Amino acid sequence: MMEDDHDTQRPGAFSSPPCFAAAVAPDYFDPLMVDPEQARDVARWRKSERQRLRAERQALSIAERAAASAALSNRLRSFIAEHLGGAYGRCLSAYWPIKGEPDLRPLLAELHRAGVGIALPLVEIKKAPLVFRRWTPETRMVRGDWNIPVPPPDAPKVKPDIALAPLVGWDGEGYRLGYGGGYFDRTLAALKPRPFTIGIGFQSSRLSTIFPQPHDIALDVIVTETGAQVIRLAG
Ligand SMILES: Nc1nc2c(c(=O)[nH]1)N(C=O)[C@@H](CNc1ccc(C(=O)N[C@@H](CCC(=O)O)C(=O)O)cc1)CN2
Ligand SMILES: Nc1ncnc2c1ncn2[C@@H]1O[C@H](COP(=O)(O)OP(=O)(O)OP(=O)(O)O)[C@@H](O)[C@H]1O
Repeated sequence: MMEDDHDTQRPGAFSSPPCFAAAVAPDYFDPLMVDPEQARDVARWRKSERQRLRAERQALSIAERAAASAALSNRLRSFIAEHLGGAYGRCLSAYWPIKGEPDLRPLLAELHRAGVGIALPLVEIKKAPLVFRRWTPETRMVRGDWNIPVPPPDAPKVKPDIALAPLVGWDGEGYRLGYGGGYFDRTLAALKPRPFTIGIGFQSSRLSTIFPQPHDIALDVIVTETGAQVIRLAG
């Protein structure tokens, strides 16, 4: 009756179901596989670049940051007017500035008055895609994950047609370095249809490459205080 137990004692027998690793063709190549050692090197490099770029950004004076934010807002206003028809009647997701990010809030209020729907991102579930909730200049903000001010839970959930992505770093291919949570990539991978994505950052945070990994999604355009670049417009 307990014969199977005895069988597992035999050399070469399995005490649990065998895996099928040996059944995979030895010449099978998975294009999404990365060399784990290389992935670790890239993660380590990104961590130190994030620190360097964030320290550089914090070192800007209040006046320098305000001037760059105002110039960036002008560039973004022009880009939206020229390439996105002003975005009237559409939903644009933005961000509430933290840690020295460019402050676009006056422009967001202006776009809202002009008839653009404005939304802000929230981390409602860790390691999941971001959620977006409607914002107006009257919205009373509450503290969200990471202490980021967010719209309250009764603000309607929306799906952005256009998404602003704050950049810690960026490269000439339109790839983005954020704070390292992977939230934006997860969000863009989940949103169908994918919104038109605009990276927002300072010109000085440009890197020659961020060593894009399979999960990294390139943005459609990068707007800095010196203008729009890496533009990828559909059609
Ligand atoms: N102003 C602003 N709001 C934003 C974003 C942003 O970049 N800027 N985000 C854009 O996506 C989302 C928040 N992103 C977050 C990214 C990382 C972590 C975080 O916990 N980071 C850990 C390190 C994680 C790691 O290294 O694995 C930490 O710094 O302790 C939290 C929120 C939504 N709101
Ligand atoms: N689509 C995805 N699905 C699951 N995990 C993901 C996805 N995208 C990214 N990640 C995870 O998030 C981790 C951090 O990614 P990455 O270094 O690109 O962060 P980031 O873009 O700088 O962060 P953030 O978008 O939050 O500002 C990756 O190592 C990966 O494991």
